[in-house]
Amino acid sequence: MASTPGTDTAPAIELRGISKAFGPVQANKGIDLVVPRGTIHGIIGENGAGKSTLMSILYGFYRPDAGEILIGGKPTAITDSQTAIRSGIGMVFQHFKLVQNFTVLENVILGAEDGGLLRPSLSRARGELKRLASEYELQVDPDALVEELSVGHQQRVEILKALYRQADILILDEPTGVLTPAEADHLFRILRGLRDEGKTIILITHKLREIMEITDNVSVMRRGEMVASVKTRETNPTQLAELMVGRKVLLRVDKAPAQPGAPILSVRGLRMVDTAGVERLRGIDLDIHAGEILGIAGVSGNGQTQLLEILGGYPEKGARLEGTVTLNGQPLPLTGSDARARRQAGVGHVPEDRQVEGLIMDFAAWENVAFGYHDAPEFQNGLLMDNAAIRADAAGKMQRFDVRPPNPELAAKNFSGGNQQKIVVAREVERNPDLLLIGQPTRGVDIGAIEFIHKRIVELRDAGKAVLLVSVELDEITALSDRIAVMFDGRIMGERLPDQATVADLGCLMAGVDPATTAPEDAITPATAPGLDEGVR
Ligand SMILES: Nc1ncnc2c1ncn2[C@@H]1O[C@H](COP(=O)(O)OP(=O)(O)OP(=O)(O)O)[C@@H](O)[C@H]1O
Repeated sequence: MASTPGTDTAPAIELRGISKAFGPVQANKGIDLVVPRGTIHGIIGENGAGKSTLMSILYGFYRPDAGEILIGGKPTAITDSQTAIRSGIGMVFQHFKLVQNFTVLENVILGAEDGGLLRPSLSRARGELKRLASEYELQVDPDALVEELSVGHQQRVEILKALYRQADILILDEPTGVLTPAEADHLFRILRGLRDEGKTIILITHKLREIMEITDNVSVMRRGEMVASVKTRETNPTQLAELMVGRKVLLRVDKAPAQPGAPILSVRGLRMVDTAGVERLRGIDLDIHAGEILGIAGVSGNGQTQLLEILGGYPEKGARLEGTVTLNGQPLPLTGSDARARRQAGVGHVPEDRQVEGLIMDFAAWENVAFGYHDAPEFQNGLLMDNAAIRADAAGKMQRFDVRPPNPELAAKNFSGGNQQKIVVAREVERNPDLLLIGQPTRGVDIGAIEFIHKRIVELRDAGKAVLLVSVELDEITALSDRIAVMFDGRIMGERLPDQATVADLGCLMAGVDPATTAPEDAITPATAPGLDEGVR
């Protein structure tokens, strides 16, 4: 074992009075936390509550301003991540830290020798990796390049990397945000297995369902403080939501039946072949009417990203496109990068990956709130940009969306993940676009903010706008959509009304099987459907 516990009964982790400030922001205020050995411990809290900061302190990324860390009962100064690794701590980040053009094996052994372990021979390392992969059901090809793996398999590599370094304590920061339901189930099986053999798991998540399903204990953070630590079986989602947000939260979407009007978006025969020659879209037909939300469910990597990018006006450069798209009866050009023209035509777009396409991370929040809308008349002052107007506009949007801290001068990278998401959603929704394209709208967003974002999407619909929602969260799709289309392998596999759609039915469509046209003996259940677990980007 990498760690040297003080005693077997000592908690795996004990934090005493941990504080950390970033300038004026007090991210952690005198945090106490006890995590018993061999348990799964959930940490929840609103966006910006200080969860990632606390875990980054535990992993040696930040030094606390005050406080003490005990690992296995032993006071431990975690000065850097190598010390954390030597103390038996492993971390799986929200945004993986893998080298994309290295193989799985190379990634797993990369840096392990710096952790005080002997540099292993490649064949020994390969043997060890295979043993870990089969022991923990984390099968992945050691020689595959990481960039060729699905997100779920990349996460397996991260976990294997921690286990290879003999981690006793595993911290996972929102591990299911990028996973399909089947992948999330598989991950939970693995985490339970690890716990049952004595490892300690800390799970940061915004999903109360996951907290209730898998954790033994849960701690709640609010505005830098630890406000409660309870046994999971003695609490419930409503109580946790209130502890987190400090008020009652509606855990379901409140909306009246849709009153669809004329079509706003019509897509016919849309095909796309990417520059590698892969056919990503194989003839998409869809209509979205005024006053309607069309939800697209599907495993990531089945063409949803390409569909959003084409409709948003920035298809992959060099891709071959066919078909027609009309917005309010006017044909839209398919080729060429014209995201700005698309916005002027009334299309708002929240891309799936906020950090890559939604924001310029080094730019201030106010610049990001105007991103793509710089030529709006209210931002002009003669020939110059009216920066004061842009700043004031950003401050209003940030306040209405409760972005924390509501400081337009802060660079996008210095906001927590959920607050970054709120910045992108505020920018697009507040323009009242005729068509809102919105990909993974609440990824990494806390429940208070989910309630708010969902409400704004429904308000947009009720104002007679059309919404195309892409999400891997089936709960989100069924709660928000007026119609659900399921994408598989570049096609629309089927369409359902939300009150008629069951998870099993949608799961089959997501795996490329239409239960309506499949004989019962051939039917595939979501649990066994290969496409659900094997999605390759
Ligand atoms: N490097 C940094 N520089 C300045 N401020 C920071 C930095 N890192 C975090 N903060 C601030 O500290 C506070 C806590 O952020 P943290 O990322 O820990 O929150 P979180 O609970 O993990 O949120 P989320 O659920 O959105 O990921 C936030 O107000 C954030 O803006």
